[in-house]
Amino acid sequence: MSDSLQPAFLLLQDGTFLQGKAFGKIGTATGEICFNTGMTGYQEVFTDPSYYGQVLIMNNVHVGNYGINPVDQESKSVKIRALIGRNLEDKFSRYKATGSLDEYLKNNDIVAIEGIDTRSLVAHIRHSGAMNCIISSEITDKETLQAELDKVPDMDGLELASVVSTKETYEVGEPAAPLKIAVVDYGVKQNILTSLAERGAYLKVFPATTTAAEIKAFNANGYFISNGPGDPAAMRYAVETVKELLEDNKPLFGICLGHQLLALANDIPTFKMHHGHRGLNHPVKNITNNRCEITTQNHGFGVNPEAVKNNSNIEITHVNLNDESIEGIRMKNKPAFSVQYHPESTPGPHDSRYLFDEFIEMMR
Ligand SMILES: NC(=O)CC[C@H](N)C(=O)O
Repeated sequence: MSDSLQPAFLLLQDGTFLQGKAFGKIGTATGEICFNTGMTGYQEVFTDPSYYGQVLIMNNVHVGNYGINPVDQESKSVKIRALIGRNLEDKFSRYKATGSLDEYLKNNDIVAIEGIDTRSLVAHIRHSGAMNCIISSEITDKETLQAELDKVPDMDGLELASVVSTKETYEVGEPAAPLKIAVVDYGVKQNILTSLAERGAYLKVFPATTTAAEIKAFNANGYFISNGPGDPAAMRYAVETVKELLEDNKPLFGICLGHQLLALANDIPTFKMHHGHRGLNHPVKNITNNRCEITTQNHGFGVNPEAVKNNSNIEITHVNLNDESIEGIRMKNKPAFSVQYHPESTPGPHDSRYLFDEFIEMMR
């Protein structure tokens, strides 16, 4: 808990109005509310570009206890819009830590609220579904908060990938590495790049709106389609890019948003989920070998299961054991595959890292 006495308010689109205490930056923030069930890895979650535009509830009661360090980042800045917690801690203890959660949020301009009964709030979202919300430690009356909240666009239909994508092309790894991969960056996580580079690949990372022709000019051994924020159905430009890359018949691997884009490129529609999957304890069954993996997830959209089942060109490789949603697909006539979850997951679990090995093997 912080020593702050300043109140902060949280208003949801359905009228739910809660008071807590201010943490992080004093100010106002809006976005779609979502929750993450992970017990650890908060800094990786806050910096995951796929969270751009979202207000995050951490289910774990204590967040901040092990502080912040310059290493545990999925990108260079915090991407969540705001943070909701039960106990957000500014006192920390860890040999690697260089600073507190409170100063980290302040430095990154992130408004947070603590002292919220996150168990009942998460139960409410699970029941009522994802919706927009506003947090403020400066506006105190409900009418003004409501007026600000009414201006917030729905996540459904929002294109956000081009906002977080790199503006310039850059390279990762050793130019002399045996394999070259072209990465299309829709908000790529650092640990995906690391997972590919440490397996002996030289990566060129392209901005989201790069044309397929420019990407092909790198003459890569394979294509990687990244994770990212927003609604995949609002990304016609990216679906076209994936379609054109598939024409090369080179190995292609997609993660999360990349999975949704591979589905869309095969005329499989995506849909907005009731409240999404976010955490590091989601069970997935690999139906090609009958093994269960515990996976990290962060998505609010999914691919239409009926359309996947009716597509004669697509094979289902992974299913979610909680709700039977589609977690992995591969094309029958091309070396292209994708998963809805995050095999690179840090701090873990590491059950699904084999997918990077399979992609490397395919390219060899
Ligand atoms: N992690 C991701 O790539 C998320 C994909 C997409 N924005 C979703 O919410 O479903």
